[in-house]
Amino acid sequence: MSYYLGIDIGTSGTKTLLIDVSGKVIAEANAEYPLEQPKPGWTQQDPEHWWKATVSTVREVMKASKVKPEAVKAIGLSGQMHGSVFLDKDDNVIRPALLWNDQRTAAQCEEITAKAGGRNALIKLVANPALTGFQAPKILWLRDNEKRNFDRLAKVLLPKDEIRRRLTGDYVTEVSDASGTLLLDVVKRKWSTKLLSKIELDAALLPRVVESDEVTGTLTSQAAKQLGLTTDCKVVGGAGDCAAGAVGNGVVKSGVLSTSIGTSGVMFVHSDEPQYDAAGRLHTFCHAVNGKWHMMGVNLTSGGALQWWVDSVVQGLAGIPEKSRYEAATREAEKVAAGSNGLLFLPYLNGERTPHADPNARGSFVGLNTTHTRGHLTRCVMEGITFALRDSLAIIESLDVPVKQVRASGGGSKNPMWRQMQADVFGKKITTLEVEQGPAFGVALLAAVGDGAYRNVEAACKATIKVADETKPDRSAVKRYDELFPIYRDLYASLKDSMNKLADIQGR
Ligand SMILES: Nc1ncnc2c1ncn2[C@@H]1O[C@H](COP(=O)(O)OP(=O)(O)O)[C@@H](O)[C@H]1O
Ligand SMILES: O=C(CO)[C@@H](O)[C@H](O)COP(=O)(O)O
Repeated sequence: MSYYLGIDIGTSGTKTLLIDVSGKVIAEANAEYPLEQPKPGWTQQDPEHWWKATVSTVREVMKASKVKPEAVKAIGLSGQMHGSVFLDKDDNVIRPALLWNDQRTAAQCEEITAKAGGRNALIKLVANPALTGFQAPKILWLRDNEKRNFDRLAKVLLPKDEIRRRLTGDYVTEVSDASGTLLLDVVKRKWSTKLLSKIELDAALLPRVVESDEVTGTLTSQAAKQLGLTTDCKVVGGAGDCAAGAVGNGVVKSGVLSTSIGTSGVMFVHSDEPQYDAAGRLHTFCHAVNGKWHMMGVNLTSGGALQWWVDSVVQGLAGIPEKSRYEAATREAEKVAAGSNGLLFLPYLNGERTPHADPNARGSFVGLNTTHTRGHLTRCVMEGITFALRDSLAIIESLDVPVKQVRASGGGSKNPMWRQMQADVFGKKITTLEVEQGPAFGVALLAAVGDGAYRNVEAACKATIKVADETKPDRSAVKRYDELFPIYRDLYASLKDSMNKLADIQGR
């Protein structure tokens, strides 16, 4: 029997799982690592943590599964998107990687937009507007702020592609993750030489681009030894965590939409052709399915806002293991009726992407009164996060994209109360899958396709993914949320100026 590994280099940790060729999960392991926040809005990580987590989790699943190393035929890589690993000519990491939710690049986004000939011209070249989290402005930030580091720069890799380099020795990325650099001609699925020349970046800094199910190399003898695998083990392109999660959720055809509540929040729809939101609020990226695309809305602080609330604010829960902490907090929230008695929360703790594209947006509770308890506040944090996802859903639906099925995923959707809340806030039935493993499962399937076990990604999904559960919306809760959503939506415009002034003070 053949086996496949899926490795997801997430923001809070790495998740690795081993599947057999039928898609059955044989073993899984997680390893967490820290996030550096040297200033508000700045996020960085040491790529060495990702490598150590990759080695330890692969060794753990191999030990637990007792599968023979030679039976592991291929590895798929997934990871947090947009991050920048800066390497010198000897492959030394020059400085900590800047992450997807880092907001320090507003000036460089303006420069890219101007040099491209304006926002519309930029969208024509790379299908997307310049956003602070994307990779291209990060490279220019290095040029503008750390000249000595920039002068040493020989290659820039995305997080999962840095792990590929350590596995196979190759500089390679694939179309779904490359879309989030702002340097890919998303329609043609290759680097945009036009934009590179306009912003005076050398194409030699970038890795080769392939499709997600293509084999990019095999393990070096050093990596095989470290992981306990063989040098015959292939590594396929894999995907950015959003497209990988979509494959893992079977979102590989029109009509199926997935929501994910992880650290970030994502609403993701497949499209057979490149489709755009003219206002640039949704991202248009290549899918991990050959010759297909997707649109998505991304919230920068989604489950991350509940994590902040539970870990940094709520008293009395510290010291309880993570899972029980969330359960204890959400049990209190469950006792509160839908709508948190007129209390609203804006989850823009680290700025926001969809729909506001504002690095200086900030979070807030609005509508507090003396009857509100900790349970009300916890519930309204979860509701605010879910309203932020509804913002993306509303844009997707306004573009006449068919939404026949909504699949919920990510750490937040494992909680039944949050699944019910999503059904009620979206006013739609929510389905969950038998195996809810998200990105790591998705790229393990891509590895199986790359190894020839399935004809293509669609066939792999059809053979392995089964719907487990449905959550139907509750009519009275839907009514309550429909009443609150327009009020939530208006708040950003009312508070924008004050938020921006406060962000300025916080940044000093
Ligand atoms: N039992 C739970 N109840 C509610 N939310 C949870 C629970 N477990 C995890 N979460 C949420 O899921 C988030 C982590 O999601 P996950 O998909 O594991 O993260 P990542 O984005 O780092 O890969 C947490 O920040 C938290 O908001
Ligand atoms: O920026 C995006 C997608 O555009 C994020 O989805 C990151 O890719 C990180 O995600 P998580 O660590 O929350 O899974």
